[in-house]
Amino acid sequence: MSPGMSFAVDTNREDEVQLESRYQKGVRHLCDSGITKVPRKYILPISDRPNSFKGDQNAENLSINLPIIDFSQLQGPNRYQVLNSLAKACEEYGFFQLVNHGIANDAIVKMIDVGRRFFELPFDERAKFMTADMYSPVRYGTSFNQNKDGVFCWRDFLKLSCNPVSEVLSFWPSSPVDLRLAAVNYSKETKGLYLMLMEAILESLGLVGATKEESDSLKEFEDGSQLMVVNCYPSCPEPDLTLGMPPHSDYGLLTLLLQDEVRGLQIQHEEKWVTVEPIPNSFVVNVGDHLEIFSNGRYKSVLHRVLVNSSNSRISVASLHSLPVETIVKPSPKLINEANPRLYKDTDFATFLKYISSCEPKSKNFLQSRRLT
Ligand SMILES: O=C(O)CCC(=O)C(=O)O
Ligand SMILES: [Fe+2]
Repeated sequence: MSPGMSFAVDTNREDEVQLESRYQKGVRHLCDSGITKVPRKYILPISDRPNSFKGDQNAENLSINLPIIDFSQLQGPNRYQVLNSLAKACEEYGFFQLVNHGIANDAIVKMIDVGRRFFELPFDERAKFMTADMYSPVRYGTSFNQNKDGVFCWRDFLKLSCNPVSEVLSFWPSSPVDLRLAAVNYSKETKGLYLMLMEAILESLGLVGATKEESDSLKEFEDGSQLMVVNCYPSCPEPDLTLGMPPHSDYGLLTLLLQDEVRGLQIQHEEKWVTVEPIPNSFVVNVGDHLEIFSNGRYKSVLHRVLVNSSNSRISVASLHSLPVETIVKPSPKLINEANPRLYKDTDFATFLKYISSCEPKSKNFLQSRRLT
């Protein structure tokens, strides 16, 4: 090899290292530098792009009105009917929209607003929270699994572990100054709502009764883990080439998702990608892998993904709830019998982390890996 050629190769490698370290800083940082095209690192293979035709579908054109669950009705004389609708939604869609949920609008507006302002902070301020430690009480990062993803997605995130709040609070960002207050308040409100929803879900599965064993298991839900994820999807110059989040399912029992007014969330329904229409003052609630396992496959943890667009940036806040991290998740023994054999292996958080750290999670792989058949 001539000296000239070796120089060219080294320069390219240096460029690539520089670019890679730039991408690791996040999409917001990239956009602030004034790009007009999506860099190669974010360009998906044609078959994975948002508008790739699968069958006769053009993903952009389909939207869906998810089943609506009126939370206030759950507390009244119509509880039984609402429980039936809840069961149907979890079986057929894995998703529903929760209205009249009782959380004050102020708590919601403040959470979205403070989340948005966090991503407007100078990069160095956000960078303090970059870490590869999955157990850290706070993590700022980008893409889906930034240490593994070959193609990056168009999303930055702030993850806040919420329990116990007294132990994690001092690790959370102190800027914007009102972040801790808004996030603690919001996490408490969503935890309360989750517990009431979980009780309804147990009842809809026929699992709530008067035995001591059953009250103990409710206590386990109260002590469970909560992770809040603020997702930031900056507007994107070429939204057809990339995704804000790739197809994935959520690992926990239930996720309560707050999205702003910008569309972007798509779920897989009847083998098509359909866009969830945002409803003001509602939560999108979805069944996670742990609930599919716990219900022995009756309730479905459904794949979803996020589209980006060229005119608006989008913020969402996901609150993911599960059992305590050290607890083994398994199908409820009461839902297994000769007609309904056990379908999933035991699992726990450590198994999940090992799984996602060792392979690129692009689809419902983790859950599939827990299937017995
Ligand atoms: O931003 C969204 O609409 C979805 C976010 C999501 O799926 C997640 O955080 O797991
Ligand atoms: Fe998700």
